[in-house]
Amino acid sequence: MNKIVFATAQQAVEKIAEQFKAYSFEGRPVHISLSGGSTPKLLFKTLAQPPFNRQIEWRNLHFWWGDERMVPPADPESNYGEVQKLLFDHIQIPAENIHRIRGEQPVEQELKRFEAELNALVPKGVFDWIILGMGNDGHTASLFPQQTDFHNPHLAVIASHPQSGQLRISKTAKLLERAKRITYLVIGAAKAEILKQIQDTPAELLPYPAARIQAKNGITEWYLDGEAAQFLE
Ligand SMILES: O=C1O[C@H](COP(=O)(O)O)[C@@H](O)[C@H](O)[C@H]1O
Repeated sequence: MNKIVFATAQQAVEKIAEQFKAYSFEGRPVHISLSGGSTPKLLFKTLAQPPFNRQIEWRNLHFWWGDERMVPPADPESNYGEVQKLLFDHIQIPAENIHRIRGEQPVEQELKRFEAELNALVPKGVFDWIILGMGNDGHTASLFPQQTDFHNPHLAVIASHPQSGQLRISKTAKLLERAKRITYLVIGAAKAEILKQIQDTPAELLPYPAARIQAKNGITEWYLDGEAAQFLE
């Protein structure tokens, strides 16, 4: 496991924020995929404040999501809605740089539209950077244990949350794995046990999409805080 352990979650997200800044000065459109759920909220708050809000060249960064819940942006469950509230409402970023999955639309129709947008704008489907989270059950994006087809050749897929049945759209494992760089940001003691399993067991023997999805031609790294990493060597 290629991991970096930070003393605090704040230090982990500041490292990511520094890298947003570096990418934003590459003088080209940089395609970044964000994760949803609770973990990245601290990152979005940090990016929205000085010094990052003013130092980053936002016009060069294009934002996408690994997955979205099929709810309107104002719904507290919306992955895009959280970033809008915590980050986009506080910075100057062109609207055309925000490539959200439209959770308020009919799911089949939105899947096709999202795939078409990916095809049109992301060269060869290769993202510069994909930031992922990991759920307590080892899911990542909306790719859940026991229901993920790791060989699905499409760019995106309709998923259903195993407990609630909530519909979602997720990037597929194949699309995620094309990225130049994947960073799993995992924070907190609730994820510590599963991280230990991921460290100790070959990925193909585990049911967890977060263990198995890795950049095929790029870097995969794990940014952890001390609590998440407490059982790791
Ligand atoms: O449902 C989701 O869960 C994962 C992990 O979320 P967290 O709340 O444990 O941080 C997240 O990465 C994914 O984007 C989200 O839709």
